[in-house]
Amino acid sequence: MEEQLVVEGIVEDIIYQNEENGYTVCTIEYEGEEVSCVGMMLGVHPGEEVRIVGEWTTHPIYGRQLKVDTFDKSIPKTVQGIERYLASGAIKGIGPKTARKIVKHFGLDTFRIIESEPTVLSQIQGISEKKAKEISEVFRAQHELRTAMMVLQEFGITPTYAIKIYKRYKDQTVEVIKTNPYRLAEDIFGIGFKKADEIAMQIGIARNDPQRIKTGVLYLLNNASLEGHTYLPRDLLIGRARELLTVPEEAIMLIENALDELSIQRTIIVKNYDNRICVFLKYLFDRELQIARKLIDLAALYEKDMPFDFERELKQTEKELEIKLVEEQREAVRHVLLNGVTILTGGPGTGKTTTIKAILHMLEKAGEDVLLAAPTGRAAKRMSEATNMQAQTIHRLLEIGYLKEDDQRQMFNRNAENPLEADVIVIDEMSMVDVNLMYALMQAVQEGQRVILIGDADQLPSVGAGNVLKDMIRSERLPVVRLTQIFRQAQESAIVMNAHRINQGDEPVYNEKNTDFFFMARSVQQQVQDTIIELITTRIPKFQKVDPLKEIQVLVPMRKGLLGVNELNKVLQKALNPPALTKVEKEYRDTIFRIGDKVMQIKNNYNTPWKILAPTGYPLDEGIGVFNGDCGMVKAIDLQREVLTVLFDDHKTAEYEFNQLDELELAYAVTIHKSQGSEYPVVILPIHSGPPMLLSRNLLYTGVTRAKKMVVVVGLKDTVSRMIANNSELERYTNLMTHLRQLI
Ligand SMILES: Nc1ncnc2c1ncn2[C@@H]1O[C@H](COP(=O)(O)OP(=O)(O)OP(=O)(O)O)[C@@H](O)[C@H]1O
Repeated sequence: MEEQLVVEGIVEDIIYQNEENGYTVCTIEYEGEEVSCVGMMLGVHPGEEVRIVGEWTTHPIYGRQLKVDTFDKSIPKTVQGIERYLASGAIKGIGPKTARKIVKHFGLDTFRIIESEPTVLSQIQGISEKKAKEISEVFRAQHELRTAMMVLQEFGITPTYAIKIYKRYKDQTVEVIKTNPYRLAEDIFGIGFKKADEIAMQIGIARNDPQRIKTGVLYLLNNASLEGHTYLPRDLLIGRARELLTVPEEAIMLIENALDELSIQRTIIVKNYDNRICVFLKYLFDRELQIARKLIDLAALYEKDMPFDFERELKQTEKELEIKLVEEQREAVRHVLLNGVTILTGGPGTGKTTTIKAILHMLEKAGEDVLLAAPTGRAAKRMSEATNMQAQTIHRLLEIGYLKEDDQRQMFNRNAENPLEADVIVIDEMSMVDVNLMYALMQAVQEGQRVILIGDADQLPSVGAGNVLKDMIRSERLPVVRLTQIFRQAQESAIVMNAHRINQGDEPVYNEKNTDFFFMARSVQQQVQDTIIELITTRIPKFQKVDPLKEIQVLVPMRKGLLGVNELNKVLQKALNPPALTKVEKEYRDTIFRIGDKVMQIKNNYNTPWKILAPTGYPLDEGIGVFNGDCGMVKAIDLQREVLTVLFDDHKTAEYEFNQLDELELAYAVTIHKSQGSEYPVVILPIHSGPPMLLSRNLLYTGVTRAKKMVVVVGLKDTVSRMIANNSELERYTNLMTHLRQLI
């Protein structure tokens, strides 16, 4: 990389500008030469003086270019510059001819006249008073943009974020930044409390400013929700707030006051349950409460009788499906048919799918309309395959609507006013459903509809806030049917048997003849890495005839270290998709995205448009929304348009602007957390060392149960044993169970 340099010049020509993200290719006049500049330069116009900080790069076709890191600009100061600026089309309604007339008339005073005396401007022939006003408004808007970008850059905000911020607040930008920069942390994805706090400190907001303390507390509660909690115990929250806000012990009152104020404003709810003072964000408190209420109503107000002679219908169904249900499965079927809500739970191979198939068969015969859904696309696909019926994601079921930029609130077209139309709603993989999704689902169902919730409560809980499935089961207030028998076919699978062993606290059995569960002892981390690469590139594909990219998945307990997701992705990328002349690359932060890379979407983006294209390129289907956990492959990278295209596993194609690449990650290795709800033919699990708290039984259990054909554990047996022994899940502070118990 060459050294950073500063270039000052006058913009000559705009060759390309993407109005959405500000990506610009332009030429400037610099020391008598014409220089091409490329980068984020929202709102530059010919004639403006720019000061660019950047570096020289060489483009294979266009030659030497100045890559812009930051820039600032001032409006032109010479008569020629002013005329060039106006003539460039920067202001709608002024073309080269009018520009000449205006500048001839007002000279260096032109901009002042346009901005503050539009009536004078209308003296020019051909400019009506109305038009003069319009011109003035456009000019002022541009002035605002310019000022906003300058102010943002002054506070060390990179152009990419500056554009996001400007697009969010428009003409309010400077005011927001200067009065309450903490709003950035709430409103802009990628800006946290710490960055906002830095800006606040620069502006001179005091450390003990009540607004600062309140925002800090809300930020912590928000962050806690990202860790899965729906509340924090008051003492824990105060401790975290002191640390974040560097409030000394004796000033703890400041935090207590902030809690009181937020509570009076009803932004937070403070409750005392069993001598624990719990602090909730109000919306999360309400959502858990509403879920509890609806579940209880669905269960209590269901009045339909068994639609047919149960024994006769069941016999008939068994005949038609060629199965014989065991007693606990028959009980499960009977229970579902008699109740408004049923939670059906059990480990792998305990016959959940078989039972649900029998239920669906009987319900269909009774003429009931059924809707099937699961939290992820992959889980929905598996459900479709298993039942031969259409299943969709819960988001799609609830008809997710269009959201404004950066607005993270979920808005569903199916809701209390427009509920789902069906007699029965079946949701699979309930362990992954968080409070927000469950709330949305519960809004869209009504009393009288039958709800069947299926899941394995021993899987890791949802990534988002809440512990919905476990809380529902533990409350002992809702009808739960547990399947426990492991069937013969399933017993032949060492994956299934070992999963159950792990779940009960026993050691897995490794490497028996014809097994599908292997252990490879490697004591040094580097050896683990090398072994994984050898397994994935040669040994497993040869042995199992699987596609290394699509059918083998490395699942990792942690993000950091030699065996963390980040590092493993780098080495696996090198092994599976090395650089080549034909493969375009884009470096973003410390990741290189290359054509052919396996990637994963890591946040829900309800607005990203997608298309499903026929091989001819003709669009077969289109929609919006790509979701956390969706996997695919980089299909194209367009360096000129600054766009990367991903083809997802479910055949959707979506485009990412380069400044949106923080939503994507390489996915040769993914965390076990992110793999929930997915299944892969072959799973490789590096289990070596790490913080004991993270290495837990249900993490190992979830990892193992993702595999269909083969599991290979590489690393230390001791660590595997320690994980199995560590049954103390990280505590999740959630309240659905308490609500359920208090309501009945
Ligand atoms: N009543 C039964 N009699 C004989 N075999 C059964 C019965 N019920 C289920 N099985 C068999 O047991 C195996 C596991 O069943 P199923 O796929 O329904 O379980 P599951 O709980 O859905 O498993 P997973 O969670 O792993 O998908 C299957 O091969 C299935 O055919």
